Amino acid sequence: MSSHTGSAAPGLVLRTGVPDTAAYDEAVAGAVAEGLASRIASHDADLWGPEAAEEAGKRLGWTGLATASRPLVADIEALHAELATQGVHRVVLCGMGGSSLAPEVICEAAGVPLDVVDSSDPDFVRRAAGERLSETVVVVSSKSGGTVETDSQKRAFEAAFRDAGIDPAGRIVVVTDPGSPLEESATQDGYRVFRADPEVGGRFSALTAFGLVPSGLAGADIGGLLDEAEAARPDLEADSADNPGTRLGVLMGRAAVDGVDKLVLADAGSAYPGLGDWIEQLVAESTGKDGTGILPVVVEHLDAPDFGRQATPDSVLTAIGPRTTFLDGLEPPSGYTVAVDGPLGAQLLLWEYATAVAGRILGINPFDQPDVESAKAAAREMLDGAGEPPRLRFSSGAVSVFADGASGGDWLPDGTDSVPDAVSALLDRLDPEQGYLSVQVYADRHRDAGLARLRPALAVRTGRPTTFGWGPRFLHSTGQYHKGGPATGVYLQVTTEPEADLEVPGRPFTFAEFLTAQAVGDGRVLAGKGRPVLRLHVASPEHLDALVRELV
Ligand SMILES: O=P(O)(O)OC[C@H]1O[C@H](O)[C@H](O)[C@@H](O)[C@@H]1O
Repeated sequence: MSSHTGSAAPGLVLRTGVPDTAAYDEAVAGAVAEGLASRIASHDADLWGPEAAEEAGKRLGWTGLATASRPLVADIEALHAELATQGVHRVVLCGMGGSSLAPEVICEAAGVPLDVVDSSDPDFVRRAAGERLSETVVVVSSKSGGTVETDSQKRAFEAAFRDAGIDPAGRIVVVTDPGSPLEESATQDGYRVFRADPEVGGRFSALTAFGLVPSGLAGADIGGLLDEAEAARPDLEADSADNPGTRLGVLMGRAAVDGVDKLVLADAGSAYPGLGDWIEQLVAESTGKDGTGILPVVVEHLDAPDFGRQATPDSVLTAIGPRTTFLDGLEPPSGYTVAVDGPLGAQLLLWEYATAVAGRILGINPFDQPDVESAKAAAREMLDGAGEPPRLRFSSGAVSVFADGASGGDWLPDGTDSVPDAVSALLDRLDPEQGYLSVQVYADRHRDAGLARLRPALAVRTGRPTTFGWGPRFLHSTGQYHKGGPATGVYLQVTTEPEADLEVPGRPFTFAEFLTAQAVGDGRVLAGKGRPVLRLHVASPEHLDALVRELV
């Protein structure tokens, strides 16, 4: 194993460790010789093959956003000042995936509060829509304008504002693409609308209105963020063996081709640990398709078991933050390590370039998400009452156990009657070389934050890469990889009943019905791909903690 440190980009540091330096250097040299970085920067849509060319042709606008988005800054700052004079200080963001993950991390880095509502959980939504409304502005962000979660959240806030005697027109700000159904309805409703750049896909949209509007309204220095990205541009666009975007992308792509396809991400003392969640979406949705891809595994910290002593041979250990010296003396089984540090604006662009480069090496179209729609369709089917009812296998105390997948759930032996035994049967299905466990909790991610303990505990127990996601948030991130990537996952879903359900105003379903339909629908699609899916449905949130204690 050898390591390389370097980057001329201001403040951007990339250190890489690889098992075969000669092969890696040769691959980097190949990428430089074909002018990969400069061709991405000049929007060469042919880089990902003929089938991807049409989509790529309208999805490369992200390379120039540090300049192109500049005129937005003054508008956003003016609105921020206007709202401040009205005593409006709390910013809520309704949006999923690419429409909320960037502002979440930008605001975290800036140390300004942003309430991200990216849930269909009725308790979560009701609490967010019931707090400090007199000082709240709600940004509703959806590129397509058709995402049901976002539309439902918007409806809940509109109703809450009206109930509080506040005109929603003064308090709802919409970010969407020109021509979307949301643009049309929002304009009719008299909402303030920011039109985003349609030549940029959702997960590459951090430096468009999607990232900048909520962050700027929350008080983040968005001009400074663009400066950071601008300063990194020359190095990221250069056809040079020192280009950190090329180096990172080649490492990710080559490692994955060699079977080292889990990108284990740990924060190394950065001011924005949430960057891992943003990278997760970028990498998982961009690469997880056509039976291939890179699975990001966001772990708690550098001391997480699967980052050190239990690192698996298919993992690239990746540290983000100033403690880049973690590489010294670390010899993971795969030989692959990455340490990245630098200003947030520069890192956003770095990871976008790296993902585009890795996508080229993997031979996929990094700009589509063909399998996300399947889970949405299955959820719609459940809501319409058209889907088959879930198959209850047994109940034990407060937990009802459903098993699906591989031959209709036959992987769970008949006669299984305890929750730990059912979980053991699921984990027995893990492939010891390439398999991963995905833990998916459909609950209130603030109230039920303790469930996140399941991830490290099950990682230790299985010795395999283990991801954790809150439903429906993860459906817009790793959800694409689960269904489009290698068929090596096993899936543990946890669902619960809410403290109280909540109507989705003007819709024929409630938030709880929608949330359950999302879990069951996604499980159904995964099962249809022959993957084992175990759902533990807990009778009330009060029993969630007992379930965790039973399993860790
Ligand atoms: O911004 P929207 O159109 O509402 O989309 C929100 C999210 O929806 C889907 O899950 C896509 O796969 C994501 O890439 C996208 O970010």
